[in-house]
Amino acid sequence: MLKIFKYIEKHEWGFIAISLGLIIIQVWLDLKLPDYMSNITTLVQTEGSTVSDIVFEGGWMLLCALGSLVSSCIVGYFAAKVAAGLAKRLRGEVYDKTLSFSMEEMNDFSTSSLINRTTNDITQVQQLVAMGLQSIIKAPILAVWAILKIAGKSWQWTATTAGAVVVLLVMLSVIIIFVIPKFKIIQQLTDNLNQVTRENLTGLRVVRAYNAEDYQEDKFEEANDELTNTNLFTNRMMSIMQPGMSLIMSGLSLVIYWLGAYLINEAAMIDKISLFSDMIVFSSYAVQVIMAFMLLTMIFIMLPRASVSAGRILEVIERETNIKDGTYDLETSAVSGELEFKNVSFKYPGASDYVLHNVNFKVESGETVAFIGATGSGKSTLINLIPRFYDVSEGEVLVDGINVKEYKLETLHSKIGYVSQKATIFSGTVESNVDYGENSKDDSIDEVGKAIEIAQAEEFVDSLDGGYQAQIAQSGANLSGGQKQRLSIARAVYRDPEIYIFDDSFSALDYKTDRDLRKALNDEGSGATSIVVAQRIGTIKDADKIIVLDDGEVVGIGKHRELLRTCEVYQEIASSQLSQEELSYA
Ligand SMILES: Nc1ncnc2c1ncn2[C@@H]1O[C@H](COP(=O)(O)OP(=O)(O)OP(=O)(O)O)[C@@H](O)[C@H]1O
Repeated sequence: MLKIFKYIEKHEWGFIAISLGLIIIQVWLDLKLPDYMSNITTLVQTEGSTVSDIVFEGGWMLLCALGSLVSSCIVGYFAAKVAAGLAKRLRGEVYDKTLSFSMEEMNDFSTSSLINRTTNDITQVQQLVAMGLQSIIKAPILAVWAILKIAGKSWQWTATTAGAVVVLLVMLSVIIIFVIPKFKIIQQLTDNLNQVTRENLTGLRVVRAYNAEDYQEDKFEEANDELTNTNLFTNRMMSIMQPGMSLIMSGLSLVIYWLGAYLINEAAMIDKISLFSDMIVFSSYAVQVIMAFMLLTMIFIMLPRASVSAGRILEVIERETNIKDGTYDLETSAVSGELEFKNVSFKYPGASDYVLHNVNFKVESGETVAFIGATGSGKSTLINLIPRFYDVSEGEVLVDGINVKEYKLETLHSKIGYVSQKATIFSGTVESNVDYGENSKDDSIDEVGKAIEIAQAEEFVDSLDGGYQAQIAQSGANLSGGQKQRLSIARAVYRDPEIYIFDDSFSALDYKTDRDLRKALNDEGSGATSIVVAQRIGTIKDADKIIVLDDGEVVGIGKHRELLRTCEVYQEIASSQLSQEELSYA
C-alpha cells in the first residue's frame, strides 16, 4: 500500500503538510470547547455573574467551532485534491503500462480485470486517500490529546471511559474479523461480473439469435448474486457500527452523569459546583476519546480494502512486459521489405505443446508470399511473430536482415502495415480511421483518398453521409464486415509500409473486390512485400510463393501450379475449392 504513495507529487506532500498543521489546530479548537463549557457552567452557578460574561465565553466557543469548521473544510479540499491527483496519475500509469503489454500479459490479466483495475480499484485508493487523510492524521492526535485532558480527573469516570473503549474495540474487532476477508474477494467478484457483462453485451446478436437470453441471464445472475450477497454481508455488518457507536457514546455519557450525580451527592457543599463542571467537561472529552478510537478503527477497516486494490494496481504498473524493446532505430536500411524465418519454433506462454515447429523460409523484397493451411495450423501465430505480438520460443525472425528483437518496437512497427483477422475500427471519422497513429500526415487528405481507392473503399465511402468525414460508430457498428475490412486495409496502405501483413483480411470481401484490391495493391502500391494469410486459393494463387502449413509445420513452398503437383495438403485444399477444369488446367 505504501508503495502507491510514491505516486504523490511533491506539491501534494506540501498540501498534506498544511493539512497536518490544520488538523492539529482543529483538534485543539475542538478540545477547547469543553473548557468554555466548563467556564459557562461555573459562571451560571456563581453569584454575581452577568449575562455578558456568559455571552463572552459563548462567543469564544462560537469562534472555536467556526475555526474548526474552516480548518476541516480546507483539509477536506486538500484531501480531495491530493486524492484526485493521485487517482489521475495512477490511471495514466495503468493505461500506459497496459498499452505496452504483449498479448501474453493481456491474456494473463484479462481485459475486464484491466478495466476494473483502471476504474474501480483506483477509486478505492482515491477514497482511502480522500477520507483517510483526515482520519489518519486526526485520530491519533485526537486520541492522545483527549486522553491527556481527562487523565487525573476522577478514577471512576476514567475507568468508565476505558471500559467504553474496550467495548468499542471488541465490537469493531468482531466486525473487522468477519468483514475484511470479504472485502478481498469483492474485487475478484467485480472482475467476474465485468467479464460476464462484457461477454453478454459484445455477443448480444448471437445471444438473441440463439434464444440464449435465459442462459446468459443465469450466468449474469450467478455472478451478480455472488457479488450482491458479499456486498450485503459487508454492508449489514458495517451498519451495526453506527447504532453501536451511538449506544456506546450515549451509554458512556449516561454512566458519567450517573456516577457524577453520586459523586456530587457525596461531596461537600463547596466542591459540588466544581465537580458538576468537571462532569460536563469529562463527558465531552470522553466522547472525543471514543470518536478518536472510532476514526482509528475506520482506518483499519478501509485500509485492507484499499490495500487489496493498491496491490492490484501495482501488479499492473510493476509488471515487466516480456517483449523487451530493442535499440536499433534506423528506419532505412540497405534492403527494404526482406523477411526471413530461421528455425523458428513457438509455443504459447504456459502451453506445453509447440504450435510452430522449425519453420524456415525467406521472402525477398517486393514479393507476395501467401500462407495457407487448415484452421488451427498456425498461420496467424506465425505472422504474429513478425510485429512481435509474441516472441519466438526458438530461432530467429529477421526483417531487413536484422533480428526483430533488436529493433526498437516503434521502428519495427513503422515498417509494417498490419491488417488483423478481425477488422479493428475506431470511433471517429473515415479519415481518422485511415490517417491513424504516429504516421499521421499534414497533407493527409489526398493520401487518404489514394489509400481508400486502393482498398476499393471509395464507392462505399462516397455513399456515406459526409464522405471522408462520415461518422463511424464504436467498433464500426454502422459498417458491414467487408466495409470494415476495406477501411482497415486502407489504414495499412496509407502507412506506406515496407511489409504488408494481411491476416485473412480479404475473407469478408466478395471475389471481385478481393481480385481488384490485390491488383490495385500490385499496380499502385509502392512495391512493398506482402505477407498474406488466406483461406481461399483464389486469393493467393498468383502469389510469388505459397507456404503450406500443416499442424505448425511447413509442408510445401512454391507457386500454385508447382504445389498442385507436389504438395498433398495443398492438393486437398485446392480440390475442395477449385473446379476439375481449374485443377487440370494447372
Ligand atoms: N493465445 C493463445 N494461447 C494458446 N494457444 C493459442 C492461442 N492462440 C492460438 N492458439 C492455438 O494455436 C494454434 C494455432 O492457432 P492459429 O490461430 O495460429 O491458427 P490459424 O492457422 O491462424 O487458424 P485460422 O485459420 O482458424 O485462423 C491453435 O491450435 C490454437 O488453439
